[in-house]
Amino acid sequence: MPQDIRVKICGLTRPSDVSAAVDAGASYLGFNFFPRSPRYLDFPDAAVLAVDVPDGVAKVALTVDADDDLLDALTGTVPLDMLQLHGSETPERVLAVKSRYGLPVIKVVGVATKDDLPLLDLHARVADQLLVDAKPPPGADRPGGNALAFDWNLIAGRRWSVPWMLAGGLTPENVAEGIARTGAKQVDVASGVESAPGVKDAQMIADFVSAAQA
Ligand SMILES: O=C(O)c1ccccc1N[C@@H]1O[C@H](COP(=O)(O)O)[C@@H](O)[C@H]1O
Repeated sequence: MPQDIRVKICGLTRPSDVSAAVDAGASYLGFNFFPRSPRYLDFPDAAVLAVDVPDGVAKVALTVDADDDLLDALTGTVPLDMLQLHGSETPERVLAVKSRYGLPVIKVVGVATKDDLPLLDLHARVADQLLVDAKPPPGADRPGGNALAFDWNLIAGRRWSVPWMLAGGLTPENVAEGIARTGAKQVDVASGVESAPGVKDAQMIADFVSAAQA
């Protein structure tokens, strides 16, 4: 029987990506506003993509240490349901963003060792959701989207008071194991459903969602 696992497909750049993710059964679609990402979208292009998203599928904007000017322009141009903060935003900044924009916030925490776990507990007090990703390797050009998994044993059996997503190096081949090992009820993927950096593959998206929910 299919499991009730919610999937976020992140870094969509074309209308065909939106259709593929929606048709596959994704619950969240991520639009990436980090300029150094191969998945970067400008605001007008994102606004065009967002209008094709049906009700019930959440449109999530991924930003990295964005200031109010950027978030003002983003939220004024693109219809959004959630903000994903993927930088070094503090709990105070998370609260300020929630209050200024009135949108639920997903706060990302990068994990490499057990020393990274207390930050998850801290953000669980303020964020609406957590996203547990691999910490980027030293010298990485971006804080996520690196197709890198972390040691899932670090969070096996851990629970937080808010919903959370597992991310980092997930693929159609390993997502079921990631869910089984961590107990995640939600998963997030960017690179693992692409044929080249920034180019989503409809079959891989369908395979990923099926494998997550199998
Ligand atoms: O995808 C990116 O390019 C990116 C850039 C900057 C911050 C976050 C980014 N992606 C997020 O990271 C997760 C994991 O990526 P991957 O599946 O390991 O490639 C992705 O789902 C996005 O939420």
